[in-house]
Amino acid sequence: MTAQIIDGKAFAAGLRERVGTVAADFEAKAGRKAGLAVVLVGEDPASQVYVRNKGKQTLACGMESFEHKLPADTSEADLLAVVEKLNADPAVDGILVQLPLPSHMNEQKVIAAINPDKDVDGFHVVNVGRLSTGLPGFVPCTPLGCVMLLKDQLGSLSGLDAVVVGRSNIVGKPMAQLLIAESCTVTVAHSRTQDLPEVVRRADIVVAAVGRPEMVKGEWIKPGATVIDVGINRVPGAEEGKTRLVGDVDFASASEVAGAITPVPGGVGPMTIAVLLRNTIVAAHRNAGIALDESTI
Ligand SMILES: Nc1nc2c(c(=O)[nH]1)N[C@@H](CN(C=O)c1ccc(C(=O)N[C@@H](CCC(=O)O)C(=O)O)cc1)CN2
Repeated sequence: MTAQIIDGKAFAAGLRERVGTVAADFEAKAGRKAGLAVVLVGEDPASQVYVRNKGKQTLACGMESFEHKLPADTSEADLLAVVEKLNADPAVDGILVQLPLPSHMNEQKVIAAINPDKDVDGFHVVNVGRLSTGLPGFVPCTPLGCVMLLKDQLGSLSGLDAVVVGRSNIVGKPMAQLLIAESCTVTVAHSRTQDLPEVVRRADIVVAAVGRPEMVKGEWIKPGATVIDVGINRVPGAEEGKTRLVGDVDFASASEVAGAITPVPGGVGPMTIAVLLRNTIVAAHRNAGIALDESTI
């Protein structure tokens, strides 16, 4: 079997187009543009790229982008003061603090300072609680993007066996919550799971978010299963001094067995920013008290 390739890049482009249409409608109704503030502390090269892309794509969707770039030695108190200012700013609908933060900062404390109703990353404990109890809130962008791709591929996910490999707060845990909400039977596997290949082999849906290059092998995959690869790992390339991106799934072997699979790059990655823009326009409507059928974007 050769798997169908799930084109996250194309799906993300369609989602951004829908966000752009809704953003124009919001501007006409509210008399202002929706606004997203992104805070970057330090000079991590990958984070700089992600933040630049967030700014560009926010503007391209017809929303305001507010970038706050702070030096790596910024104190936690100064970062918290920036977050407080953004919480109070009526032009800012969504706030995102780019992770990882420098090691002298407490990420949980910084996330806890963001107004949950502007927390378009969905990382605040209030939004974590809302997700796990089925209340409306904000859902982390990468897992929500994975569910969008899965539903587009499979239609209803109800009754399917899903295995999430990885239990991070940003991907693994919210992914499991979203799959439970879709009525999947969910197993969360991790570094201590016994006989991981056998656990993965039971799954109709495999979500790999473990941060280990090409760990999930083709022999682990049930024939016809749908494989979502969240990993983004830079490894040495064929040419000396060059690197290439690989996922947490061994694409060559898994694509021989799976029914459908996301590539890296071009699979889940582009969905992260597209869903961030979707969450921002949703936040803008909620904060301005303007009705929106959120299921349409
Ligand atoms: N506050 C947050 N910090 C971080 C998040 C997040 O959702 N919120 N996620 C990641 C980084 N990230 C966005 O911030 C992100 C990661 C990957 C991509 C992406 O488009 N990847 C491409 C490949 C890009 C490349 O060439 O390096 C792909 O997979 O095709 C976008 C955004 C950590 N921090």
